[in-house]
Amino acid sequence: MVSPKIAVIGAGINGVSSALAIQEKIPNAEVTIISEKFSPNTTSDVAAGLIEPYLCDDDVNKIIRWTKATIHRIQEYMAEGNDGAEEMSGYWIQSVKEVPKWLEVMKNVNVLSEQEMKQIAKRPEHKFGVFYSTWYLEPTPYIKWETEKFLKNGGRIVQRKVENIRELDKDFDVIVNCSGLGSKKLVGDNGIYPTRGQIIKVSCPKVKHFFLDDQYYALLNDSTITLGGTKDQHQWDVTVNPKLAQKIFEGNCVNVPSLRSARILSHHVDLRPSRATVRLEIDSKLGKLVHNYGHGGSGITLHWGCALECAALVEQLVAKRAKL
Ligand SMILES: Cc1cc2nc3c(=O)[nH]c(=O)nc-3n(C[C@H](O)[C@H](O)[C@H](O)COP(=O)(O)OP(=O)(O)OC[C@H]3O[C@@H](n4cnc5c(N)ncnc54)[C@H](O)[C@@H]3O)c2cc1C
Ligand SMILES: CC(C)CC(=O)C(=O)O
Repeated sequence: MVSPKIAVIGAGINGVSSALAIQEKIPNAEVTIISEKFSPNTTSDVAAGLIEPYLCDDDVNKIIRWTKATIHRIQEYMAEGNDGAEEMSGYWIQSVKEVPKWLEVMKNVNVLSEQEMKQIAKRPEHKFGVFYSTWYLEPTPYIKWETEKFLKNGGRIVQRKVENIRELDKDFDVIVNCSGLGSKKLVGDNGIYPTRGQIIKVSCPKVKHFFLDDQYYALLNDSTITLGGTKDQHQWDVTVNPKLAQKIFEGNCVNVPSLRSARILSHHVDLRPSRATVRLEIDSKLGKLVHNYGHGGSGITLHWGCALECAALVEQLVAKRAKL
């Protein structure tokens, strides 16, 4: 049977993961990743890698399904002894009492008692909190690991910006769009917009727990801590704002006083590809096109669940074409 030719646009975590999942689902497929930028220069590389739904208002049952698949994937990745992924525990402190349904995917979940809140709260608005364990997945080493597997499977990589999806029609049987915020222009999706996020990477080995409240976060990675966070919708400016950096640092020091002794390593800004829902579907108008973009602040968290479902949609299209 003739091998189906699949193009995947985008080389962030969703593009590379979808390409790999397609190879694993359709072993005789010839998969090519076509992207303007590659890791470590994608939005995915800026992510702190916390596994937790954030700035993503999709159906919570879908979010839970996708997150569970990602957690299982991370455990496989960790079992190989790879760096950049580990369980981490910490505090989720909020100003309103609300226990999100997605907490069911976390481990060691403990809603803090009034007594415990008195010890943990650092601000008057810290009214409610949960202690739990989750995972982190540092995107850059993970994308490298996935890319190596993709190439070993015979995958191809092309560096270029796709101006019009139709350019790919003649050379590919199925096209997968994982262009993130690029979808605004590439497929004319006015439902996708940037949510600007600024972070600081610091070194502070004595901090052993994450701490997240309504405004700030301190998230662990192998050897750094990522301090956030801003979430400015429809802001396209990716230059580091020093005043904001100071606010992020000071705000996190109030929550985690030990951070006062942190060594600042670097500052970063990037734009979350935000949308009312993740667009994971076969494009009804363009037939041979599958979309997998718009993951907001949760692209690392949702990636493998979305990649598996994207591959299943591609398999549907390949099967349909084989019958023609
Ligand atoms: C500061 C910050 C912190 C974050 N922290 C977390 C976190 O802790 N946990 C979490 O789950 N998520 C986090 N996120 C969100 C996460 O980073 C994104 O949801 C995720 O990276 C989206 O991945 P993607 O592959 O869809 O898009 P991207 O990483 O943006 O990749 C898009 C790719 O498409 C390519 N492309 C675009 N247009 C074209 C075109 N026309 N032609 C060719 N190629 C094109 C780009 O070059 C790029 O390779 C964070 C985001 C930010 C900004
Ligand atoms: C998980 C969050 C605390 C971080 C994040 O996802 C973001 O800043 O987009």
